[in-house]
Amino acid sequence: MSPILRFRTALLALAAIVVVLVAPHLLAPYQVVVLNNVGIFALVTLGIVLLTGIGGLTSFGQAAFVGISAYATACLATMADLPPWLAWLGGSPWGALAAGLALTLLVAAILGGVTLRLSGHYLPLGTIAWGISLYYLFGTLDILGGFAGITGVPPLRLFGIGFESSESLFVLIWVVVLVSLLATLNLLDSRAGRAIRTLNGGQIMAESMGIDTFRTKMVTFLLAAGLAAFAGWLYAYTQRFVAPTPFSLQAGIEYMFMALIGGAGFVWGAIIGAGAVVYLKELLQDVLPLLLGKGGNYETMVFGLLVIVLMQKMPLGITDTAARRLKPLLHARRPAPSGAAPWITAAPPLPRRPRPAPAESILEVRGLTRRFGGLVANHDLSFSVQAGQILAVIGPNGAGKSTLFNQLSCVDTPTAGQIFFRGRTVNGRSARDMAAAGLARTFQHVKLLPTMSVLENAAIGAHLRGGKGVFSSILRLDRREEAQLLKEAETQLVRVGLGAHLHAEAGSLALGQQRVLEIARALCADPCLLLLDEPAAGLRLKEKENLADLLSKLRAEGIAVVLVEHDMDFVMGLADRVMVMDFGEKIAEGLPEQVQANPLVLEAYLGGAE
Ligand SMILES: Nc1ncnc2c1ncn2[C@@H]1O[C@H](COP(=O)(O)OP(=O)(O)OP(=O)(O)O)[C@@H](O)[C@H]1O
Repeated sequence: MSPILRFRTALLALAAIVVVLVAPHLLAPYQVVVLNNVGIFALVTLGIVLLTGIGGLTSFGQAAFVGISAYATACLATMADLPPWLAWLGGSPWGALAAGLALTLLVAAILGGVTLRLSGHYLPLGTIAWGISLYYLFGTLDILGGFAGITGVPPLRLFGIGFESSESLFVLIWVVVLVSLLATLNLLDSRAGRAIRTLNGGQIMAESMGIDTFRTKMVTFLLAAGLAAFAGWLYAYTQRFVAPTPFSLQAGIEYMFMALIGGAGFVWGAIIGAGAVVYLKELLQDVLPLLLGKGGNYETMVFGLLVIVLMQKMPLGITDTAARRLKPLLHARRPAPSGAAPWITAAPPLPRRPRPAPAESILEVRGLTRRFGGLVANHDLSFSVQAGQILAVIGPNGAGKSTLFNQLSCVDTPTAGQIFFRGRTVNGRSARDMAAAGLARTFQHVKLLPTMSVLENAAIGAHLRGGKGVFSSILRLDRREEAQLLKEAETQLVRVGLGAHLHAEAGSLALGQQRVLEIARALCADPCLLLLDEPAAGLRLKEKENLADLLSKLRAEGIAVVLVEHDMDFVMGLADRVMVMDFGEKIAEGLPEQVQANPLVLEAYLGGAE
């Protein structure tokens, strides 16, 4: 981080501390109570932003996690006759926090282990199911006081300071919120954070970049549960009373509303969403009885309608709308930097894997067959590729080229046949193993994270060249490695001709450029085999020439390239050998000029010899 940026961050942190210390003394007591609730809700919502908005995993069960921690805190704080093995925790707020966190994380690990394997709508349905179960468990267990709950939680005391008043709780709650926000921002701006964000870009892409998607989902889920546990601990000491209702499915849905209204993809959206929902409800509760002349639950109905209108007008939330409105103003004042930041460019390069020996066999395929029911997508394919060689695979639509790529990268498993990568069979290996072994690929249908910068998208490719995890990222102990990963991304982006777009959103690039970005991302993995699916599609003539130059250079470096391409001029001028497929079978293979003259190829691929 540059000294100016460091100074600005320190100044911002100082300002935040002053606001947190001064605000409760300037605000009306009632407002302090409301803001305490906003802070606690914002903590839970921050977990949902991380889990749902950023990781793409929908959960309605966060309220139940708040409940587990709140009940653990209330039990330990109020029970006089704790069993001996728990007695040492009794009465200690730190003990209650540790117990609440541990219990919540344990339950989350068990529930996550089951539900995170579910995909599509089964995941939210799974979270609804355990949300309901835990709610009734809270209400049913006598030890938890049934639906009447647990009363008489004593005031919180930490470091000899009493947190009895709303004003003192305000300081504690908002310090926890701000620290959690900072930790989340740090996390997202790192290798581990990029891995979390790839969960939203499709499992196949993430696994092909070497990211362990199940582990990443689990870590995200536990982080969200941990934030809920902190909220539960604060809740128990703020309310001094715990009952099941605030931890019901309805509360879980409300937390989701907070995230959506604030902007589920934005960390600050957690505070904005929690604040918007709490104040909207307050307003409706005050105004509706005056307007209608009678009380009732009208505010719930009107609130529901307002949420629908808000979602219609601001589908990505208030923060997104505000950011888009403010962006042109901010850009006018401070144009985006053209290159990478100095702390990135100054980083030493990442170590590279040893290059394959010239003419080393990189890929050998023997009798590869893939059936989908009765359809044979690949039939008895055999071919090989050596280091420093470009093999083009061509064939009409539906010939089985993408299916072949999926077998080669272990995204899919062959029905029969064998694939050897650098002399070792790939049987039983995963896409992640192949990425670690040096296979990198692009996709026929571009798989990028459109709202993430071009630089960060490329850096995903270097995932396996780093090793820093969640805690290093949160504590900013990963900066040296992060600079190296981003420098690699910058180097490869400059190499493919995207050096002027480092800070642009990937989704704002033309489709052809997005394909080139995928190549830069693949190169960040330092591969010895590149699988490129239609790399020249959408490129202009000059861009195609540049791409051909780049691939020639990679060949000269000893990288093996297999590319699927429909542009015959591009293929014939570049490839060392061409393999032609039709209806899943190899119908020809040879030098470009041999293949071009093959009558079978003209018949099948070009529509018949004249
Ligand atoms: N998961 C699947 N289940 C069933 N059939 C599939 C599956 N994947 C591919 N196919 C079928 O296998 C055949 C080969 O498809 P594939 O996508 O590999 O062809 P392709 O040569 O890449 O075509 P294109 O150039 O249009 O992408 C097609 O008939 C396709 O419908």
